[in-house]
Amino acid sequence: MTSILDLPKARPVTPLGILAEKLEQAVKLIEKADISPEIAETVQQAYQLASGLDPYLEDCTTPESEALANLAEKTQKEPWNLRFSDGETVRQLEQEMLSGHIEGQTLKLFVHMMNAKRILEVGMFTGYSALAMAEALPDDGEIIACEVDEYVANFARDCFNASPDGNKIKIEVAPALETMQKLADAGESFDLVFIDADKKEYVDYFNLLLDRNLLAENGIICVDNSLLQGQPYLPENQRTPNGQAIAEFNQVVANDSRVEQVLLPLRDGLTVIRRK
Ligand SMILES: C[S@@+](CC[C@H](N)C(=O)[O-])C[C@H]1O[C@@H](n2cnc3c(N)ncnc32)[C@H](O)[C@@H]1O
Repeated sequence: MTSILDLPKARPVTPLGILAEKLEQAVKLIEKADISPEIAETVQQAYQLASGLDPYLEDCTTPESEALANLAEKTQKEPWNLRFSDGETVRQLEQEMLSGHIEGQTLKLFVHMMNAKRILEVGMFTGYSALAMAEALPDDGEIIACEVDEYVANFARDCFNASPDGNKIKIEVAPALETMQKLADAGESFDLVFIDADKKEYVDYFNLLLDRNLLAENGIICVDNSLLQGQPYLPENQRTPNGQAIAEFNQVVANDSRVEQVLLPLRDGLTVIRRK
């Protein structure tokens, strides 16, 4: 069995994770510098406060299923750089894309709370969030999962086959906007939509869901990475193109009178939106 120490370590990709890493660096710098013990103690406390939160959330949250734990471990072990350089994936994928235990459990509880039956996932990767939501669906529930990359779609399919809930997930391998147009043309609608694909297309996904009624009347849209490592609220010159896209998306949602929303500081930001 693989020890956790053997697995490639994920780099921090959330505002809290980055903050904890920066405070850890500050603690180390202070150890080497001639700084007052009071400052050193304050920074040490700040570091403990930031670095202790994620592990505590893990401890206090219902553990993930064996199927989800295996999927996460398999994703962590996969040599994603090699897959891209060999031309097996169409873009550079990385283990940090996986949402994980706390977000998966949150989505799972949303599915239970809403009694959702039909879910649309926009951006599946190796399938963690899709499988987490599938575990909460009734036997006749269905998830349509949009994914553009054939390699990762096959990877996810293998993981779904190892779960009793995997048969509730139908994968559509194509650019998400194409799949969404087709679903809208067919008159489909969804109780819950999870947006987690190309950050630069978030505004298009959002408008398509509302304009074409892909979102069911009392449906909910959950949007991942709406804090994008803190970039939307950091100075503009520190933003990547994805950070800029998310800042603009958040503004579009805030200005849209058709919806109400809350941005939860969960992991890398999760915005929950309902049509008024
Ligand atoms: C952040 S990952 C999704 C993570 C997944 N929801 C989870 O929780 O583990 C984003 C995925 O969206 C896919 N993607 C990016 N652009 C896309 C597009 N235009 N259409 C469909 N999938 C896309 C990528 O290939 C990648 O696998």
